[in-house]
Formats: sequence, structure tokens, C-alpha cells
Amino acid sequence: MAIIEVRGLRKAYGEKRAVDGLSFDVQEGEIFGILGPNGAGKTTTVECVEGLRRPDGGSVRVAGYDPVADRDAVTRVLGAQLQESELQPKITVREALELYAACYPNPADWRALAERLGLADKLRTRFAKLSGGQKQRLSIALALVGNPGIVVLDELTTGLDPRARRETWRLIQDIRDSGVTVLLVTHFMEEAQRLCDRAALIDKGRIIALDTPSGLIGRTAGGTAISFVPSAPLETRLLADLPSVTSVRHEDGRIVVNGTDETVHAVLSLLAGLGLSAHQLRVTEATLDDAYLDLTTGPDA
Ligand SMILES: Nc1ncnc2c1ncn2[C@@H]1O[C@H](COP(=O)(O)OP(=O)(O)OP(=O)(O)O)[C@@H](O)[C@H]1O
Repeated sequence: MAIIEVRGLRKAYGEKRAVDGLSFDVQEGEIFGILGPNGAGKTTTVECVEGLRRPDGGSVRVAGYDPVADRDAVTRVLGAQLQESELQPKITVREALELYAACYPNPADWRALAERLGLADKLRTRFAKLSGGQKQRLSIALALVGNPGIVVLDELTTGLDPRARRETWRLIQDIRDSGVTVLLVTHFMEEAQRLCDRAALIDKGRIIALDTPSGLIGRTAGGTAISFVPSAPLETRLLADLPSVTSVRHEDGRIVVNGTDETVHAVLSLLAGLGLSAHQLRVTEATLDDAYLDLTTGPDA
């Protein structure tokens, strides 16, 4: 069931069309990614979903509610991560959790939440004294303290070290596993590839692709590449004629064959049939990074 429905969403800032006719559905219980270059319109889109911005056109429904007209209802079902600047530097973790819990009719048990997010021993620590990772975990806790069915996380892991980023990924998976739908805005393709069930790739205010991460990767020209040094000279035409192969080239003394998963088996079978072996064999898969670079046009001017 679609818990978020966005239809023909448009939003301009003066002459600038930040969002230009976006439509997508987010299914209940999934992690849905919003990806795209700087200035693509990602934050504007999620701000319209959160009810923080009034769209110029199109419609948004969150659990059936209009985020602008039914602001209170949407606030109860949707938890948004706070920007760092929205918290007082002197507030303690405990005070922040208590304060935000008091704003909701059916808040979560904030002590249990602090425990779950690894903040139990930081309750008396002031916000300004928390590390980047701890601040991020607090912002997730505050987004969850109202017991929402949906949580919006915008650029959550920017600025975190690789370990803190991985811990945050585990938390996001736990949140999804507890039944919460996650709308995740990210610049990190590895993050999107690991976490998202589906993702929309936005460029210049429009959706240019919407699919599972592997579906998006499948759209790139790269696919699977197999490279090797043959044990004896080999006519590349034989490789190019294999059914799944898209290109063959010589690179630094190696033969590089692009194709699909099946190409690996086809190339090795051909070599075996010719009595040749493949030295320094390497197989590389295209990633969401490759798909992103293939499909988007670069930063907004
Ligand atoms: N309040 C505003 N006033 C004027 N222009 C704005 C405003 N907010 C955003 N924009 C412009 O609208 C476009 C989309 O911005 P938005 O913040 O939605 O993009 P984004 O994809 O979230 O970018 P980033 O990845 O850099 O955060 C950009 O060109 C941006 O400069």
C-alpha cells in the first residue's frame, strides 16, 4: 500500500523551477531513496512531503493527508530529522528527548529509544559536546520519539566517519524492520545501494529513473566487466561474437570484455574450448555510482 503519494509536484523559487512535475509512490514499510546531484530538488521535494513548503502545483498525500492542509495529522504520522542548528547547544540529550516526547499524544518510551540508539550513557551530555555520530543518533531518536509510521532522513550520514556511517546504516535497517517507512535523501550511492528497497533518481527537478538499486545499475552501459591476459594470442572477434558481450577492448596489455553476468561464463568456456587460460583474471560489477554518473548530468548551474 502506498503511504506517500506524490503526483505532478511542482515548486519554483522565483524563476527557478526546483521541482518540475515529480510523481512517485512510497510503499508502506520500505526504505525509499531520493538521489540526485546538488540542487536537483531533493530537499524541496521532501519539504513538500513534510508540509514545510506549499507546492505550486500537483498533490502530495501522506497516509491520506494533505501535508499543508492537515499539518497536525501529518506531524503525528511523520517524523522528520532535525537539522543540527535547530537544537540549543546547551540542551542535554535527556532534556531534548523529554521535550520532544512531550509534543506528541502517544510518544515512544524515550529511555528505550536512547538505549536502542546507543545514547543511554549520554543522557546528561549537552548537545554541543556530542560527537557528529552521537548528534546524528540523537536526531534519529528525536525523529522517532513521536512513534511515527514514516521517518524522513535528509543527508543523514554526511560528515560521519566510515564506522559511524555503517552504524547509522544498521540503525536505519532496524527502523525499517520495526515497521517504519523510511524516506531517505542521500548523496552516497553505496548507502543507497545497501539500504534502499527502491530509489528515485532526480535531476533538474524531474525523476529520470525510479527502480530498485539493482534495476538502476542494470541501466548502465558498464554492466559486468571481465578482464584478463590470455595465455596465448587470441582473436578478439571470437569474444565480440559471444551473445552477451557488448564491447571488447585492449587496455594495458589486458583484454577487457563488457557484458552481463553471463559474459563471465561465456568467456571462460570459450577460452577453455580453445585450450587457453585467463591470467590475472578480474571481474568487476557496475555499481550505483556508475548508474548515477551515467544517468545524471552533473551539478546544477
Ligand atoms: N529557499 C530557496 N530560495 C531560492 N532558491 C532555492 C531555495 N531552496 C532551494 N533553492 C534552489 O532550488 C533548487 C533545488 O534545491 P534543493 O535544495 O531542493 O536541491 P537538493 O537536491 O536538495 O540539493 P542539495 O543536494 O545540494 O541539498 C536549487 O537550484 C536551489 O538553489
